[in-house]
Amino acid sequence: MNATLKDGEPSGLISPYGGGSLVNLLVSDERVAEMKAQSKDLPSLTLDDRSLCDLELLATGGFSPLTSFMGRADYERVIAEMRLADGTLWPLPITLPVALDSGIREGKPLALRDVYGNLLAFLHVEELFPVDKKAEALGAYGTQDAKHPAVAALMRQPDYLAAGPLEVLRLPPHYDFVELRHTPAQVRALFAQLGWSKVVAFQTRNPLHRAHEELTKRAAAQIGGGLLIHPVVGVTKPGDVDHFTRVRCYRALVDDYYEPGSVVLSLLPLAMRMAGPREALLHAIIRRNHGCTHFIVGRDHAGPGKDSQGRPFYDPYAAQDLMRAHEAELGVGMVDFKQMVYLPAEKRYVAIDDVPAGAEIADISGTQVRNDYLAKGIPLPEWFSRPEVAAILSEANPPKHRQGLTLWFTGLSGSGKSTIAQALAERLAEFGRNASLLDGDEIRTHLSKGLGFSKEDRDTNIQRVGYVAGLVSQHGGTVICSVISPYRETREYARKLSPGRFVEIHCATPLEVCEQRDVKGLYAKARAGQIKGFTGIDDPYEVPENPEVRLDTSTTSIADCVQIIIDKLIEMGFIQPHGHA
Ligand SMILES: Nc1ncnc2c1ncn2[C@@H]1O[C@H](COP(=O)(O)OS(=O)(=O)O)[C@@H](OP(=O)(O)O)[C@H]1O
Ligand SMILES: Nc1ncnc2c1ncn2[C@@H]1O[C@H](COP(=O)(O)OP(=O)(O)O)[C@@H](O)[C@H]1O
Repeated sequence: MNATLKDGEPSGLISPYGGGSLVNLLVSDERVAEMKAQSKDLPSLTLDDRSLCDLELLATGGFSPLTSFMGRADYERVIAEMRLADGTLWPLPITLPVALDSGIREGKPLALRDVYGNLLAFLHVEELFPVDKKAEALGAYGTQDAKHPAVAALMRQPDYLAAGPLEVLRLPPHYDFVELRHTPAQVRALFAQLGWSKVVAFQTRNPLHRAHEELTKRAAAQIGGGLLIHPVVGVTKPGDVDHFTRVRCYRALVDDYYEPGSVVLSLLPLAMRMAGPREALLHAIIRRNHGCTHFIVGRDHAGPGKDSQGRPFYDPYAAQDLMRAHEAELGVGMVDFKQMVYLPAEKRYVAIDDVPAGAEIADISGTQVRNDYLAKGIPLPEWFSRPEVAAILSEANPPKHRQGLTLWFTGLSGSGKSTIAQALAERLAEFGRNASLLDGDEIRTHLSKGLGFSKEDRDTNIQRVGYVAGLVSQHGGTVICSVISPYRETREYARKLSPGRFVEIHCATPLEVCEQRDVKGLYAKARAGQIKGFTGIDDPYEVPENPEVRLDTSTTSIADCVQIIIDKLIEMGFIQPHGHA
């Protein structure tokens, strides 16, 4: 069923891993038509980001010789011994997690789709077996600590794995950087055009700085061949720089700082597991399938960071040790590098082991790049980053006063939320922050039309407002929400939708004052029993425990309330004081 590339590899290039030809699971046009017709009666599975990436690499032969998600025999042996059932060295499970309640049955094709409903593939389910979460965590990742991203994902995933022959109708569609996306066969064709037979690949999930440039150029010189810069654009470590920004950096660097014809830049749709040493072997296999003879392994390759005790999961050079032990069997030569550091006195980079005795060294960690430079709007120094790369990174990481912001007013009816919100919007505009207002009363006439005041309806209302605020603030907008939002848990939900840019303002005006004001006459009706479930009268209001700002409008004027908020926003960095714009 699985078509493979029978017409031979472009001459001179290394053969794919595993002894066969490059796997290609894409079916013919006639078969596509048949499958589309048949799919209507089949159970469907919507693939998550990881499975989508895995499907793409299976389909194009990036994971050759694998021709599908692993069955039980491969899965168990890979975890325990790093080998497929037939003995081929293979470091990590490539599996398809499924929930049993989704209509999936052995002996029946399962339609695999993306979140948009696009039909991508059929898995002819032959095996349905339970995932062994403990064995996989300990065997494949060496830990059960949920701080490891692969362990966290494993704990969340459904309890069964599906396997069987795979037929792919189409690759998951991509519309970004299409000119830089290539299948393994296309990368091989590029190498053949360039006349390369020796190629060293560089794997990365980070922006490239001068140290990486040095290291990649030296690696290519060392092997006397070409260079493939092969960044991962699938799933990387949570918190990484988004791939759009990274690819803009790679492009600028490759265009301006590498000799023409010395490098190929191609994007890899891999879902990283952050599995350190074992992952390094997987990376090498994938690069061999793309036609590379060598692979660069530096310090802390595919490192997942620190565990819950604050200790690194893997030794920083464990990946190099494991690669060295298996280089021959993988058929991929390792080009190992120690950490590169800068010698300011000599204006050059060296491996940390080669630093002359007593020499001063300079280095900036990824965390320092984020916290000490980008977050503060300080440009990265030229010895560390090429100016084009530094400019792209600083543009993508604007200082806090130019980032999005959600201002969330909560409090009883009549506590002053809307009044202060409007006054605040005017003051914010003075600082160059133009805000949109989402007011409870108004929202309930459109976005939340038809909702009442039961707990369920109030939660739905707040979830919607929080969702919209999250969308607006995500890309630089400022939004002021004024809603009673009486439930703590739901306010916390809204906070999570505007991560790091949510400011909660509690209008803590006493109930007696709100009731006395009774702007809309609703308190009188509530006391008279004409309105049931009125907040503060016969419905709960859970007082915020730690709001960023708490105001009492019975003792503080509107202008002073606004000034208190402005001062807080200046303190938090969300606005710049006058004179520093
Ligand atoms: N039962 C009951 N409880 C509270 N409030 C009521 C109720 N019935 C109607 N109203 C009016 O609706 C406004 C509150 O809507 P919100 O969307 O802010 O409420 S919630 O956050 O969903 O709880 C609120 O407006 P504000 O006075 O601006 O807060 C009231 O005018
Ligand atoms: N700081 C304040 N000082 C005096 N009155 C205020 C203050 N803030 C609000 N008010 C008054 O309280 C009433 C209710 O305010 P409003 O903004 O409608 O509350 P909410 O939106 O919380 O229901 C309005 O008449 C408003 O003028």
